[in-house]
Amino acid sequence: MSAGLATTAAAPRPAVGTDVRWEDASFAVAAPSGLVHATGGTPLDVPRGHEADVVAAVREAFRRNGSRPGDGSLVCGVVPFDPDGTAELSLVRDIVRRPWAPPAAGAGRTTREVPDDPGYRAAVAEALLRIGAGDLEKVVLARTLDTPLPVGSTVGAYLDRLAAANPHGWTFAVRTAAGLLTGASPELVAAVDGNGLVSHPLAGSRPRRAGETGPPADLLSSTKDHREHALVVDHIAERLAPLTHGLDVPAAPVPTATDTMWHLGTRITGTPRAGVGSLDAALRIHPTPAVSGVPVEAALDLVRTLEPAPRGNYAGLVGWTDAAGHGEWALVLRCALLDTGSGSARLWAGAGVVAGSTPDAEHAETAAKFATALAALTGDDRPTEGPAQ
Ligand SMILES: C=C(O[C@@H]1C=C(C(=O)O)C=C[C@H]1O)C(=O)O
Repeated sequence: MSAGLATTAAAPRPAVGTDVRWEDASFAVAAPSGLVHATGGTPLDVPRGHEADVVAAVREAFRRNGSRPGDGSLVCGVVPFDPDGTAELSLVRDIVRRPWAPPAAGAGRTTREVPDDPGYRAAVAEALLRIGAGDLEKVVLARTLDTPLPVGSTVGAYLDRLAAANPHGWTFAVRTAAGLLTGASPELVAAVDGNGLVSHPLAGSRPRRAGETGPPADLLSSTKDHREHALVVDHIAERLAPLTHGLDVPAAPVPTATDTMWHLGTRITGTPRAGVGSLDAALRIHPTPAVSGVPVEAALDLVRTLEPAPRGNYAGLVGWTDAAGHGEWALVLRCALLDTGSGSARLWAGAGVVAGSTPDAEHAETAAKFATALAALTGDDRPTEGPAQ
Protein backbone atom coordinates (compact mmCIF):
# COMPACT_ATOMS: atom_id res chain seq x y z
CA MET A 1 0.00 0.00 0.00
CA SER A 2 1.39 3.39 -0.90
CA ALA A 3 1.49 6.46 1.27
CA GLY A 4 -0.96 9.20 0.47
CA LEU A 5 -4.25 10.81 1.05
CA ALA A 6 -6.49 8.15 -0.42
CA THR A 7 -4.81 5.17 1.14
CA THR A 8 -4.77 5.99 4.85
CA ALA A 9 -6.84 4.13 7.39
CA ALA A 10 -8.29 7.36 8.81
CA ALA A 11 -12.08 7.37 8.71
CA PRO A 12 -13.21 9.74 5.95
CA ARG A 13 -15.25 12.68 7.22
CA PRO A 14 -18.36 13.59 5.37
CA ALA A 15 -16.92 15.93 2.78
CA VAL A 16 -19.34 18.01 0.81
CA GLY A 17 -22.17 16.94 3.11
CA THR A 18 -23.59 14.02 4.99
CA ASP A 19 -25.33 12.72 1.86
CA VAL A 20 -22.43 12.71 -0.61
CA ARG A 21 -18.63 12.52 -0.38
CA TRP A 22 -15.86 13.96 -2.54
CA GLU A 23 -14.29 10.51 -2.70
CA ASP A 24 -17.30 9.03 -4.47
CA ALA A 25 -17.60 11.68 -7.17
CA SER A 26 -16.67 11.28 -10.81
CA PHE A 27 -17.21 15.05 -10.92
CA ALA A 28 -17.93 17.52 -8.16
CA VAL A 29 -18.01 21.31 -7.93
CA ALA A 30 -18.91 23.18 -4.75
CA ALA A 31 -19.45 26.89 -5.36
CA PRO A 32 -21.58 29.75 -4.07
CA SER A 33 -24.22 28.76 -6.64
CA GLY A 34 -24.51 25.32 -5.05
CA LEU A 35 -23.18 21.79 -5.19
CA VAL A 36 -23.07 19.62 -8.32
CA HIS A 37 -21.96 16.10 -7.40
CA ALA A 38 -22.06 13.27 -9.92
CA THR A 39 -21.11 9.61 -9.77
CA GLY A 40 -20.45 7.46 -12.82
CA GLY A 41 -21.36 8.81 -16.22
CA THR A 42 -20.93 8.03 -19.89
CA PRO A 43 -17.82 9.56 -21.49
CA LEU A 44 -18.51 11.57 -24.63
CA ASP A 45 -16.57 10.87 -27.77
CA VAL A 46 -15.36 14.44 -28.28
CA PRO A 47 -13.28 15.32 -31.34
CA ARG A 48 -10.00 17.12 -30.71
CA GLY A 49 -10.07 20.92 -30.85
CA HIS A 50 -12.71 22.95 -32.71
CA GLU A 51 -15.19 24.58 -30.37
CA ALA A 52 -18.15 23.95 -32.71
CA ASP A 53 -17.43 20.19 -32.71
CA VAL A 54 -17.28 20.10 -28.91
CA VAL A 55 -20.62 21.87 -28.67
CA ALA A 56 -22.07 19.53 -31.33
CA ALA A 57 -20.83 16.46 -29.41
CA VAL A 58 -22.55 17.75 -26.26
CA ARG A 59 -25.80 18.41 -28.14
CA GLU A 60 -25.61 14.94 -29.70
CA ALA A 61 -25.07 13.32 -26.28
CA PHE A 62 -28.13 15.09 -24.88
CA ARG A 63 -30.14 14.13 -27.99
CA ARG A 64 -29.16 10.45 -27.85
CA ASN A 65 -29.99 10.33 -24.18
CA GLY A 66 -33.39 11.87 -24.85
CA SER A 67 -32.46 14.71 -22.46
CA ARG A 68 -34.77 17.66 -22.19
CA PRO A 69 -34.13 21.00 -20.48
CA GLY A 70 -35.07 20.62 -16.84
CA ASP A 71 -34.85 16.81 -16.70
CA GLY A 72 -31.73 16.99 -14.52
CA SER A 73 -29.21 15.36 -16.87
CA LEU A 74 -25.88 17.18 -17.27
CA VAL A 75 -22.72 17.05 -19.30
CA CYS A 76 -19.73 17.87 -17.12
CA GLY A 77 -15.97 17.54 -17.06
CA VAL A 78 -12.88 19.38 -18.22
CA VAL A 79 -11.63 21.05 -21.40
CA PRO A 80 -7.82 21.19 -21.72
CA PHE A 81 -5.81 24.40 -21.99
CA ASP A 82 -4.59 23.74 -25.53
CA PRO A 83 -7.35 24.35 -28.12
CA ASP A 84 -5.99 21.33 -30.05
CA GLY A 85 -6.45 19.02 -27.07
CA THR A 86 -9.30 16.64 -26.27
CA ALA A 87 -12.04 17.50 -23.79
CA GLU A 88 -12.93 14.89 -21.14
CA LEU A 89 -16.70 15.30 -20.84
CA SER A 90 -19.31 12.85 -19.59
CA LEU A 91 -23.07 12.68 -19.62
CA VAL A 92 -24.11 12.11 -16.01
CA ARG A 93 -27.48 11.12 -14.60
CA ASP A 94 -26.65 10.18 -11.03
CA ILE A 95 -26.46 13.71 -9.69
CA VAL A 96 -26.94 15.52 -6.41
CA ARG A 97 -27.58 19.26 -6.77
CA ARG A 98 -28.37 21.38 -3.79
CA PRO A 99 -27.34 24.53 -1.94
CA TRP A 100 -23.94 24.26 -0.35
CA ALA A 101 -22.15 26.04 2.50
CA PRO A 102 -18.45 25.51 3.20
CA PRO A 103 -17.49 23.40 6.21
CA ALA A 104 -15.59 25.08 9.04
CA ALA A 105 -11.84 25.18 8.40
CA GLY A 106 -9.83 22.85 10.62
CA ALA A 107 -6.34 23.27 12.05
CA GLY A 108 -3.56 21.05 10.74
CA ARG A 109 0.15 20.44 10.61
CA THR A 110 2.70 22.54 8.74
CA THR A 111 4.99 21.48 5.96
CA ARG A 112 6.97 23.65 3.58
CA GLU A 113 7.80 23.28 -0.06
CA VAL A 114 9.91 26.02 -1.66
CA PRO A 115 10.75 25.30 -5.34
CA ASP A 116 14.06 26.76 -6.43
CA ASP A 117 13.39 27.58 -10.07
CA PRO A 118 15.86 29.88 -11.78
CA GLY A 119 14.55 28.40 -15.05
CA TYR A 120 11.21 30.10 -14.45
CA ARG A 121 12.90 33.47 -14.00
CA ALA A 122 14.85 32.85 -17.22
CA ALA A 123 11.62 32.06 -19.10
CA VAL A 124 10.05 35.29 -17.84
CA ALA A 125 13.18 37.20 -18.95
CA GLU A 126 12.93 35.57 -22.41
CA ALA A 127 9.23 36.48 -22.62
CA LEU A 128 10.07 40.08 -21.72
CA LEU A 129 12.58 40.19 -24.60
CA ARG A 130 9.89 38.90 -26.99
CA ILE A 131 7.42 41.47 -25.67
CA GLY A 132 10.06 44.19 -26.01
CA ALA A 133 10.66 43.11 -29.61
CA GLY A 134 6.95 43.60 -30.34
CA ASP A 135 6.16 39.89 -30.95
CA LEU A 136 3.29 39.96 -28.45
CA GLU A 137 1.83 42.06 -25.62
CA LYS A 138 1.25 39.48 -22.90
CA VAL A 139 2.04 35.85 -22.13
CA VAL A 140 1.11 33.80 -19.06
CA LEU A 141 3.94 31.51 -17.97
CA ALA A 142 3.35 28.67 -15.55
CA ARG A 143 5.51 26.31 -13.52
CA THR A 144 4.80 23.11 -11.62
CA LEU A 145 5.52 21.88 -8.14
CA ASP A 146 5.53 18.19 -7.20
CA THR A 147 4.95 17.39 -3.59
CA PRO A 148 4.37 14.16 -1.67
CA LEU A 149 0.84 13.66 -0.44
CA PRO A 150 0.79 13.94 3.35
CA VAL A 151 0.19 10.68 5.16
CA GLY A 152 -2.65 10.52 7.65
CA SER A 153 -5.24 12.56 5.84
CA THR A 154 -7.91 11.77 3.28
CA VAL A 155 -8.86 13.24 -0.07
CA GLY A 156 -12.15 14.28 1.48
CA ALA A 157 -10.47 16.12 4.36
CA TYR A 158 -8.14 17.92 1.90
CA LEU A 159 -11.04 19.00 -0.30
CA ASP A 160 -13.02 20.12 2.75
CA ARG A 161 -10.08 22.33 3.79
CA LEU A 162 -9.74 23.65 0.25
CA ALA A 163 -13.45 24.47 0.04
CA ALA A 164 -13.47 26.02 3.52
CA ALA A 165 -10.59 28.35 2.62
CA ASN A 166 -12.16 29.30 -0.73
CA PRO A 167 -15.89 29.74 -0.07
CA HIS A 168 -16.32 32.17 -2.99
CA GLY A 169 -14.65 29.95 -5.57
CA TRP A 170 -15.27 26.71 -7.43
CA THR A 171 -13.76 23.80 -5.51
CA PHE A 172 -13.58 20.80 -7.80
CA ALA A 173 -12.60 17.13 -7.98
CA VAL A 174 -12.76 15.42 -11.36
CA ARG A 175 -11.53 11.95 -12.25
CA THR A 176 -9.40 12.35 -15.39
CA ALA A 177 -7.09 10.07 -17.35
CA ALA A 178 -4.09 11.62 -15.57
CA GLY A 179 -5.47 11.33 -12.03
CA LEU A 180 -7.86 13.09 -9.67
CA LEU A 181 -7.84 16.75 -10.73
CA THR A 182 -8.63 18.96 -7.76
CA GLY A 183 -8.50 22.66 -7.04
CA ALA A 184 -10.23 25.85 -5.96
CA SER A 185 -10.72 28.13 -8.93
CA PRO A 186 -11.41 31.81 -8.33
CA GLU A 187 -12.21 32.54 -11.96
CA LEU A 188 -15.51 32.14 -13.82
CA VAL A 189 -15.12 31.97 -17.61
CA ALA A 190 -18.84 31.75 -18.39
CA ALA A 191 -22.07 31.00 -16.59
CA VAL A 192 -25.52 31.05 -18.14
CA ASP A 193 -28.77 30.71 -16.23
CA GLY A 194 -32.28 32.12 -16.44
CA ASN A 195 -30.92 35.55 -15.48
CA GLY A 196 -28.36 35.79 -18.28
CA LEU A 197 -24.68 35.35 -18.92
CA VAL A 198 -21.77 36.22 -16.61
CA SER A 199 -18.02 36.15 -17.19
CA HIS A 200 -15.65 37.29 -14.44
CA PRO A 201 -12.06 37.51 -15.69
CA LEU A 202 -9.21 38.11 -13.24
CA ALA A 203 -5.80 39.50 -14.19
CA GLY A 204 -3.34 41.74 -12.39
CA SER A 205 -2.43 40.19 -9.05
CA ARG A 206 -0.58 40.50 -5.76
CA PRO A 207 0.06 37.91 -3.05
CA ARG A 208 -2.28 38.46 -0.10
CA ARG A 209 -0.55 38.86 3.25
CA ALA A 210 -1.94 36.96 6.25
CA GLY A 211 -4.80 38.93 7.79
CA GLU A 212 -4.90 41.49 4.99
CA THR A 213 -8.52 42.55 4.51
CA GLY A 214 -8.12 45.26 1.86
CA PRO A 215 -6.28 45.26 -1.47
CA PRO A 216 -2.70 46.57 -1.55
CA ALA A 217 -2.45 50.18 -2.72
CA ASP A 218 0.28 49.31 -5.21
CA LEU A 219 -2.09 46.95 -7.05
CA LEU A 220 -4.82 49.58 -7.24
CA SER A 221 -2.40 52.19 -8.59
CA SER A 222 -0.38 49.94 -10.91
CA THR A 223 -0.76 50.97 -14.55
CA LYS A 224 1.03 47.74 -15.55
CA ASP A 225 -1.60 45.59 -13.80
CA HIS A 226 -4.51 47.65 -15.13
CA ARG A 227 -3.11 47.31 -18.66
CA GLU A 228 -2.65 43.55 -18.15
CA HIS A 229 -6.26 43.37 -16.96
CA ALA A 230 -7.67 45.48 -19.80
CA LEU A 231 -6.08 43.18 -22.40
CA VAL A 232 -8.14 40.30 -20.99
CA VAL A 233 -11.41 42.22 -20.63
CA ASP A 234 -11.19 43.70 -24.14
CA HIS A 235 -10.62 40.26 -25.65
CA ILE A 236 -13.53 38.68 -23.77
CA ALA A 237 -15.88 41.57 -24.57
CA GLU A 238 -15.01 41.31 -28.25
CA ARG A 239 -15.56 37.54 -28.28
CA LEU A 240 -18.84 37.67 -26.33
CA ALA A 241 -20.41 40.60 -28.21
CA PRO A 242 -21.69 38.46 -31.13
CA LEU A 243 -23.18 35.91 -28.69
CA THR A 244 -25.10 38.37 -26.53
CA HIS A 245 -27.47 41.34 -26.36
CA GLY A 246 -26.65 44.30 -24.16
CA LEU A 247 -23.22 43.21 -22.98
CA ASP A 248 -22.30 45.25 -19.90
CA VAL A 249 -18.55 45.72 -19.42
CA PRO A 250 -17.76 47.85 -16.34
CA ALA A 251 -15.17 50.52 -17.08
CA ALA A 252 -12.96 49.77 -14.08
CA PRO A 253 -11.99 46.50 -12.35
CA VAL A 254 -12.85 45.67 -8.75
CA PRO A 255 -10.29 44.01 -6.43
CA THR A 256 -11.17 40.38 -5.65
CA ALA A 257 -9.59 38.30 -2.87
CA THR A 258 -8.85 34.59 -2.63
CA ASP A 259 -7.24 32.92 0.38
CA THR A 260 -3.77 33.74 -0.97
CA MET A 261 -4.18 36.42 -3.65
CA TRP A 262 -5.59 39.78 -4.64
CA HIS A 263 -6.77 40.05 -8.24
CA LEU A 264 -8.26 42.79 -10.37
CA GLY A 265 -11.62 41.45 -11.57
CA THR A 266 -14.35 42.63 -13.97
CA ARG A 267 -17.84 41.15 -13.86
CA ILE A 268 -19.13 41.16 -17.45
CA THR A 269 -22.86 40.46 -17.91
CA GLY A 270 -25.26 40.15 -20.84
CA THR A 271 -28.23 38.32 -22.27
CA PRO A 272 -27.23 35.34 -24.40
CA ARG A 273 -28.70 35.21 -27.90
CA ALA A 274 -31.09 32.33 -28.63
CA GLY A 275 -29.30 28.99 -28.58
CA VAL A 276 -26.16 30.28 -26.83
CA GLY A 277 -25.37 28.23 -23.75
CA SER A 278 -22.67 28.34 -21.08
CA LEU A 279 -20.33 26.00 -22.99
CA ASP A 280 -20.72 27.96 -26.26
CA ALA A 281 -19.71 31.13 -24.42
CA ALA A 282 -16.86 29.49 -22.48
CA LEU A 283 -15.35 27.87 -25.58
CA ARG A 284 -15.64 31.11 -27.53
CA ILE A 285 -13.47 32.79 -24.91
CA HIS A 286 -11.13 29.89 -24.13
CA PRO A 287 -8.16 29.98 -23.64
CA THR A 288 -8.67 33.50 -22.33
CA PRO A 289 -5.69 35.87 -22.23
CA ALA A 290 -5.93 35.53 -18.42
CA VAL A 291 -4.16 32.18 -18.90
CA SER A 292 -2.67 32.47 -22.41
CA GLY A 293 -1.81 36.02 -23.50
CA VAL A 294 -2.30 38.54 -26.31
CA PRO A 295 -2.44 37.84 -29.19
CA VAL A 296 -3.68 34.40 -28.13
CA GLU A 297 -2.02 32.41 -30.94
CA ALA A 298 1.39 34.04 -30.43
CA ALA A 299 1.07 33.48 -26.70
CA LEU A 300 0.15 29.80 -27.15
CA ASP A 301 3.24 29.34 -29.33
CA LEU A 302 5.46 30.96 -26.71
CA VAL A 303 3.89 28.92 -23.90
CA ARG A 304 4.62 25.73 -25.87
CA THR A 305 8.22 26.89 -26.39
CA LEU A 306 9.05 28.18 -22.91
CA GLU A 307 7.16 25.80 -20.64
CA PRO A 308 8.88 22.43 -20.20
CA ALA A 309 5.76 20.25 -20.57
CA PRO A 310 2.21 20.54 -21.94
CA ARG A 311 -0.24 21.94 -19.42
CA GLY A 312 -2.82 19.19 -19.79
CA ASN A 313 -5.97 20.30 -18.00
CA TYR A 314 -4.28 23.08 -15.99
CA ALA A 315 -5.66 26.43 -17.23
CA GLY A 316 -8.44 24.52 -18.99
CA LEU A 317 -12.13 24.65 -18.16
CA VAL A 318 -13.99 22.76 -15.46
CA GLY A 319 -17.74 22.84 -15.30
CA TRP A 320 -21.10 21.54 -16.35
CA THR A 321 -24.04 22.33 -18.60
CA ASP A 322 -27.60 21.08 -18.78
CA ALA A 323 -29.53 20.44 -21.99
CA ALA A 324 -30.84 24.03 -21.98
CA GLY A 325 -27.27 25.38 -21.93
CA HIS A 326 -27.50 26.53 -18.33
CA GLY A 327 -24.25 25.85 -16.52
CA GLU A 328 -20.96 27.20 -15.19
CA TRP A 329 -17.41 26.85 -16.53
CA ALA A 330 -14.47 27.97 -14.38
CA LEU A 331 -10.73 27.94 -15.09
CA VAL A 332 -8.71 25.00 -13.79
CA LEU A 333 -6.48 27.06 -11.50
CA ARG A 334 -5.03 26.74 -7.97
CA CYS A 335 -5.12 23.04 -8.72
CA ALA A 336 -3.41 19.80 -7.76
CA LEU A 337 -3.43 16.59 -9.78
CA LEU A 338 -3.37 13.74 -7.26
CA ASP A 339 -1.63 10.48 -8.05
CA THR A 340 -2.68 8.38 -5.11
CA GLY A 341 -0.79 5.39 -6.52
CA SER A 342 2.60 7.06 -6.17
CA GLY A 343 1.43 9.26 -3.30
CA SER A 344 2.26 12.56 -5.02
CA ALA A 345 0.56 15.72 -6.20
CA ARG A 346 1.47 18.04 -9.07
CA LEU A 347 0.55 21.69 -8.66
CA TRP A 348 0.58 24.39 -11.35
CA ALA A 349 0.71 28.16 -11.06
CA GLY A 350 1.21 30.84 -13.66
CA ALA A 351 1.49 34.60 -13.92
CA GLY A 352 0.89 37.12 -16.67
CA VAL A 353 4.01 38.74 -18.15
CA VAL A 354 3.67 42.17 -19.79
CA ALA A 355 6.08 45.06 -20.32
CA GLY A 356 7.04 46.19 -16.82
CA SER A 357 6.88 42.69 -15.27
CA THR A 358 9.91 41.37 -13.41
CA PRO A 359 11.07 37.73 -13.10
CA ASP A 360 11.21 38.00 -9.30
CA ALA A 361 7.68 39.38 -8.92
CA GLU A 362 6.21 36.77 -11.28
CA HIS A 363 8.05 34.01 -9.41
CA ALA A 364 6.67 35.30 -6.09
CA GLU A 365 3.18 35.48 -7.59
CA THR A 366 3.30 31.83 -8.68
CA ALA A 367 4.61 30.81 -5.25
CA ALA A 368 1.64 32.54 -3.62
CA LYS A 369 -0.75 30.81 -6.03
CA PHE A 370 0.72 27.38 -5.15
CA ALA A 371 -0.10 28.11 -1.52
CA THR A 372 -3.85 27.61 -2.04
CA ALA A 373 -3.56 23.89 -2.80
CA LEU A 374 -0.43 23.38 -0.66
CA ALA A 375 -2.07 24.75 2.47
CA ALA A 376 -5.10 22.50 2.01
CA LEU A 377 -2.93 19.45 1.25
CA THR A 378 -0.76 19.91 4.30
CA GLY A 379 -3.52 21.14 6.59
CA ASP A 380 -1.98 24.55 7.20
CA ASP A 381 -4.48 27.24 8.06
CA ARG A 382 -2.34 29.80 6.29
CA PRO A 383 0.05 29.22 3.43
CA THR A 384 3.65 28.82 4.51
CA GLU A 385 5.18 30.57 1.53
CA GLY A 386 4.19 33.10 -1.04
CA PRO A 387 2.52 36.05 0.61
CA ALA A 388 5.29 38.43 1.64
CA GLN A 389 5.90 38.86 5.35
C1 LIG B 1 -2.46 31.58 -14.34
C2 LIG B 1 -3.02 31.70 -13.14
O1 LIG B 1 -3.83 32.72 -12.77
C3 LIG B 1 -4.30 33.63 -13.73
C4 LIG B 1 -3.38 34.78 -13.90
C5 LIG B 1 -3.56 35.95 -13.20
C6 LIG B 1 -2.55 37.08 -13.33
O2 LIG B 1 -1.58 36.92 -14.08
O3 LIG B 1 -2.69 38.12 -12.68
C7 LIG B 1 -4.68 36.12 -12.37
C8 LIG B 1 -5.65 35.19 -12.31
C9 LIG B 1 -5.68 34.08 -13.28
O4 LIG B 1 -6.37 34.52 -14.42
C10 LIG B 1 -2.82 30.65 -12.08
O5 LIG B 1 -3.44 30.76 -11.02
O6 LIG B 1 -2.06 29.69 -12.32
